[in-house]
Amino acid sequence: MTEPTPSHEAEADFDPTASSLAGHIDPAVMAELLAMRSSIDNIDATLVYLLAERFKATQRVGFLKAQHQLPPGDPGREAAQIARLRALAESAHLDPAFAEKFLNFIISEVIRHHQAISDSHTEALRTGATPVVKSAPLADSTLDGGGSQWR
Ligand SMILES: O=C(O)C(=O)C[C@]1(C(=O)O)C=C[C@@H](O)C=C1
Repeated sequence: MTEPTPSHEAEADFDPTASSLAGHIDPAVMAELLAMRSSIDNIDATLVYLLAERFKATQRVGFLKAQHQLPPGDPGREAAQIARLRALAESAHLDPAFAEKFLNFIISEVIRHHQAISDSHTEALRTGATPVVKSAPLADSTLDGGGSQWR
C-alpha cells in the first residue's frame, strides 16, 4: 500500500492554474477564470478544515453514545437540524434541497462512525479489554484497534 501524500506536499504540488482549457481560450478570459478559481480554492480548503472540526466533535458524541449505550442516530435531532438548515439555505439563496441532501450525506457518515465506535466498545467489553472512552480533546487522541470509523 502506498503511504498517503502528506498534506503539505499535496499543497506544494497543487497547481492552481491546471486546466484542460489552457491554450484553447483567450488568455484574458483565462486570467479572469483563474482569479475566480483562487477564491474557490480558498473556500474548498476551508470546507475541509470545517468538516474535520465537525467530525472531531461528532467523534466525541460517538464515544459518549457508546459509553452510555445510546443509539447512533437521533431522528428527532436530525429533523430539527434539517428544518433549520433548509431555512438558512433559503435566506442564503442556496437550494434548500441541496442543503438537506448535503447534511444527510454528512450525518449518514457520522452514524457509520458512531456504529463502528459502538461495535468496538461492545467488543472491548466482551473481551474484557478496557473500552476506549474519549472525553479529552480529540486533537491528541489516537484511534485504537477498532479504528474502522475512519474507513
Ligand atoms: O447530535 C448527535 O446525537 C449526533 O450524533 C450528531 C449528528 C450530527 O452529525 O449532527 C449525527 C447523528 C444523529 O442522528 C444526529 C446528529
